[in-house]
Amino acid sequence: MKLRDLLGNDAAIEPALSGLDVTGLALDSRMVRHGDLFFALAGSKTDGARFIDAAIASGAAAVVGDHAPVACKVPFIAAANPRRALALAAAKFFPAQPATIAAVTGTSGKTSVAAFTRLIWERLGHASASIGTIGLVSPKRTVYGSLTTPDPIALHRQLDEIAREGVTHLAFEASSHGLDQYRLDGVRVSAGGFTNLSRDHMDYHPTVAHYLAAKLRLFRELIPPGGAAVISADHDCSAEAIGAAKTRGLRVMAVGRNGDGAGEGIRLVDVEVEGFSQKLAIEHRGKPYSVRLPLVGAFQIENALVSAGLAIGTGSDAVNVFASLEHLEGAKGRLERVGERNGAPIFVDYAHKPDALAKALQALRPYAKRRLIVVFGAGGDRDVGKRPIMGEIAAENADGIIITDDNPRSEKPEAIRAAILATAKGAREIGDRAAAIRAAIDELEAGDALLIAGKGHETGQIVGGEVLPFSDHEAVAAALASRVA
Ligand SMILES: CC(=O)N[C@H]1[C@@H](OP(=O)(O)OP(=O)(O)OC[C@H]2O[C@@H](n3ccc(=O)[nH]c3=O)[C@H](O)[C@@H]2O)O[C@H](CO)[C@@H](O)[C@@H]1O[C@H](C)C(=O)N[C@@H](C)C(=O)N[C@H](CCC(=O)O)C(=O)O
Ligand SMILES: Nc1ncnc2c1ncn2[C@@H]1O[C@H](COP(=O)(O)OP(=O)(O)OP(=O)(O)O)[C@@H](O)[C@H]1O
Ligand SMILES: N[C@H](CCC[C@H](N)C(=O)O)C(=O)O
Ligand SMILES: [Mg+2]
Repeated sequence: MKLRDLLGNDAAIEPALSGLDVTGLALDSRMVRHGDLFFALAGSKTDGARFIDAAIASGAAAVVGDHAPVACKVPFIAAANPRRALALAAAKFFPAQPATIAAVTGTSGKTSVAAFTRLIWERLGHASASIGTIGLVSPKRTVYGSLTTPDPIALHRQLDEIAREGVTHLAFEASSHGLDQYRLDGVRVSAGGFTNLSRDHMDYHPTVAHYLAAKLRLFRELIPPGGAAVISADHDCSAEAIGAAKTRGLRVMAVGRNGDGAGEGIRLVDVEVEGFSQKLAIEHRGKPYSVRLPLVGAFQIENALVSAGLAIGTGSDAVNVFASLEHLEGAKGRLERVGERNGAPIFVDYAHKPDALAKALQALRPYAKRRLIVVFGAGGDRDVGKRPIMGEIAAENADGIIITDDNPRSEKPEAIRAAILATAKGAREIGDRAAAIRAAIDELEAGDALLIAGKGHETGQIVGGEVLPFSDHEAVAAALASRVA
C-alpha cells in the first residue's frame, strides 16, 4: 500500500515519498518483516526509536516517529502523534470492519458487557463477536488474547478477519490503557457503554482524573456525533460521562436506578432475588417490562442494562432485547458457580481490584446464611496501593479469609501477601493457591458460601517470568474430587 494512502494527513510526507510502497505495519522491531512500515513509539519501558536500526536490519522500508534519528538509512516520516498515526494506518491497511461496533469502558464490567451484548445480538439473529480480556469470541472461532484492548495492528487485523468471515456485530472492551495509547482510534464505533469508575491501574495513571479522562476519550473523541452513549447513571462519575457524551452530540441513554426510563434510557424500578436469578422491573420509553435475569449479583444488573442499551442504541427492538436478557450467561470466571460442598456454593470470580472485591462479596452475602469465606491475593507488578484496601474490604465483608498468591510476576509473593494481611484482620496465609482453595473447601459446611477471587478465567499463574498452568476451576474440581474419594 502507498504511504500517502496509509498516512494521509496524519504525518508530514514529502511528495517524493508519497508513492513509496509498504507491505505491512510493525510497532516492534522484533516483528518487522521485509517491506514493513515501522512505527517507533515512545513507551513506558523504552523508546522504539532505539530500535530503528534493528527494524531496518530486518527489512523495514520506512520509519514513522516523532523525532528523526541522527541518521536513518530508509525514509523517515515525522508524525506529531505516532501512536494515533499507527492506529489510523492500521484501519486503512485492514479496511473491513463489522457494520455495527459497540465499545464498552469502565473500571469493572467491560468483559461481562461485551459478552452479554454479543449474546443479545446472537439471540436476535446477528452474526456477533466480542473482543476483550477473554480474547476474541466469534461464530467461527475463539482466540485467546493477552490484552483487554489489543494493539492497533492486532485489533484491526482481527476486525478485518471477522468482518470478512461475516460478522456484522461486534462488542469490544476499551481499556483505559487502550484509549490512552490510541489503540482503538480508527475503529468505526457506533455506540459506547460506560459502566463505572473505581480505583484501578494507579501504577499507570498519575491521577484518578487522568484515568477518567482516558476512559472518556471514547465519548469525547472516538464515537462520531449521533452515535449512542449508554451510561450507567448510578455513580459519582455518571454526570461527567453524560456531560462528555452530550457535548459531543451523542444520543445519551442513561441506565440504572437513576436511568431515564421515560425516555431513551432504561430505569431499574425494582429487583427481587429469586435463588440464583433476579427478577427485574424496568422501564424504557415510559413502558414497564419484567425480566428474569439468570445471574447472581447486583452488579450484573448494571452490566445487563448497559448491554441492553447498546443493543437498543444500535437499532435492535427493545421488546426482543429485554426478552433476550432472560437467556444471558455470565462470562467465564465472573461470579461463576463452579461447584458446592455440603450444600455450600463455590464461586470463581475475577475481582482483582477493591471495588470489584467488595461488590462480589456483597453479591454473595445473601447466599451465606452461615459463613462467607474468601480466598484471594493480588497480582505482582501492579498497583501496590490496592493491596491493603482489598485486605480491609475482605475483613469487612467476609467471615473467613485466606490470603494466597495471584500472579506474583517479578515480585516476592510473601511481600504481596504481607501487604494484604496487614489489614485483613483474622486472615490466614496459604501461599500455594491450590492448597488455599483446598483448605477453604475442606471447611465448607451447609449455609456457607465460598468466593475464590482474582483470577477468573485465567489458565496460568505468572511466577517470575514463567507462566505455570493453573486454573481456579481445575483447582476446585481437584479439591472436590479428593474430598469425595
Ligand atoms: C504499560 C502498557 O500498557 N504497555 C503497552 C505498550 O507498550 P509500550 O509502548 O509502553 O512498550 P515499551 O516496552 O516501553 O516499548 C516501547 C516501544 O518499543 C518497541 N520495542 C521494544 C523492544 C524492542 O526490542 N523493540 C521494539 O521495537 C515496543 O514494541 C514499543 O512499541 O504498548 C504495547 C503495544 O500496544 C502493549 O503491548 C503494552 O502492553 C503491556 C504488555 C501490558 O502489560 N499492558 C497492560 C498493563 C495493559 O495494557 N492492560 C490493559 C488493561 C487491562 C484491564 O484492566 O482490563 C489492557 O488493555 O490489556
Ligand atoms: N458492573 C460492575 N460493578 C462492580 N463490579 C463488577 C461489575 N461487573 C463486574 N464486576 C466485578 O469485576 C470483575 C471483573 O468483571 P469483568 O471482567 O466483567 O470486568 P472488566 O472491566 O472487564 O475487568 P478487567 O479490566 O479486569 O478485564 C467481576 O468478576 C466482578 O467481581
Ligand atoms: N488486566 C489486568 C488483569 C489482572 C488479573 C489479576 N489476576 C492480576 O494478575 O493482577 C492486569 O493485567 O492488570
Ligand atoms: Mg476485561
